[in-house]
Amino acid sequence: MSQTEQEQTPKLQLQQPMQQMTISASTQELAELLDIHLGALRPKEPAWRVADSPISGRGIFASRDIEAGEELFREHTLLVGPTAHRSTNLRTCTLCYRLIPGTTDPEALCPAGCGLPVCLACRDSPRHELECKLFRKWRPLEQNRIEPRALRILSVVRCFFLDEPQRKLLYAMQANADRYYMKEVERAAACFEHFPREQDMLDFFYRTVCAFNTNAFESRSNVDGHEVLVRALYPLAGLLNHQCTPNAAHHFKDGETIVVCATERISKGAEITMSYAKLLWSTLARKMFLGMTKHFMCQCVRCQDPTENGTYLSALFCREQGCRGLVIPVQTRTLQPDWRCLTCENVFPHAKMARYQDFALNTINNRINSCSVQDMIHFINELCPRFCPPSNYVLIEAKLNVIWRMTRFDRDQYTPEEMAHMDRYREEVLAILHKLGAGECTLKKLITEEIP
Ligand SMILES: C[S@@+](CC[C@H](N)C(=O)[O-])C[C@H]1O[C@@H](n2cnc3c(N)ncnc32)[C@H](O)[C@@H]1O
Repeated sequence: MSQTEQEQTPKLQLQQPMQQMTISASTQELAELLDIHLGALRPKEPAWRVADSPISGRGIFASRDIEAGEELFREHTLLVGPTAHRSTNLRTCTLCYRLIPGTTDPEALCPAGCGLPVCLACRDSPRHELECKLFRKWRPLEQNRIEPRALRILSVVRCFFLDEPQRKLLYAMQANADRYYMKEVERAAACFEHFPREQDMLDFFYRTVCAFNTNAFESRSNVDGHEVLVRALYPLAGLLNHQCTPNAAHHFKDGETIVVCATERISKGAEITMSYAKLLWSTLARKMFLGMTKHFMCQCVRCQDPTENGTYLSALFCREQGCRGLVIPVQTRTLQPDWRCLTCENVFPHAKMARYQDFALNTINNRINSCSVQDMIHFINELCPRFCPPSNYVLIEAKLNVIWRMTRFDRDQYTPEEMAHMDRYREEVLAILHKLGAGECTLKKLITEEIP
């Protein structure tokens, strides 16, 4: 956001800037609301039940033994809307997510003046009529350009159109409070002449933004060849607590359905968990992400093993003269651990190692964003080994990037040697997933192309 935008964003007052918002339903009531929400998708005899969790708050538990790969549930969204990231194409219909024909924003915007992009087929739908009426009442300031800040609040505004049990369900979801989340409401407010400013309305918006930030999934899907990114609340899937090596994983069937499957055998009574972070991130990267976005410090078994099951995803090279040993963090419960070389046993302060890690991350990410697949393979094989151990998570991410690009686009253009490199990267990633005990996880399915 530019400085002028910041200056223009009005400060809205918060009534309750607390740590965690009050949850208005007991665990039993939550379970009943979830049954209503699942409707026809609720299995006759679910393999799971909702109960209080020793990890945190409420969770989902196996009500019988579950086999690896078994589908646990599928669920439609409670609330969904465009992420409106600037990197996405905003000329996407807010209802069907199809790309709207034309090349300019005015061609995509609803002619009634609500400021929402909507396709010809959805313009007269009852759903758009409701949203259109509300947005027009608030008077969008921008008439000729799609305003991402107004578009992003749409998923939150849709909470107005929930029925009573759905609203109760929304209020039964955990919502971590964070003053920063109010910014989203403030930014949206700056886009309208008459954005509501009554306290109860602002609190309602704020709570919903908090519920989104605590529970929402970002789902990328393909609608008629057009890549769409939405953020969506799935109240049942949102109840899954986090473990860094979880026993369940999710994928999306379309922009509005999530499917959750067991990645390993789960015994009756065990808690079903998923990972909120990327499986192949190092412990420190996961800890930072979970702390910043979900407000907790994970204490799972993987987080307590500095070698991460012998995968050495965090490892960097020792910079001591004559030593090229692997250096890994010593302590596991802090974001600023000491690091020790496994060969010369020298100990290094975190600040120094963090600089090395940042250097590797920036160097490799710059290449990912600017290089052809061929150059990337050369970079990974010839240059990276000079400054980054092959097990480091950033290098593993680079190998995954090559796998995605080579399997998704124009396979025919690659030589047998390039294909052999890709196969080797794939084997490396599969070996790491195996060491981590990740089972039949989504990443494994994706790189072995079980999910097209
Ligand atoms: C999507 S919710 C999970 C469901 C939540 N337990 C509930 O009762 O609604 C995410 C929140 O659950 C808590 N949580 C999930 N996994 C956790 C873990 N491994 N350790 C500590 N807290 C966790 C954190 O407060 C996090 O912000």
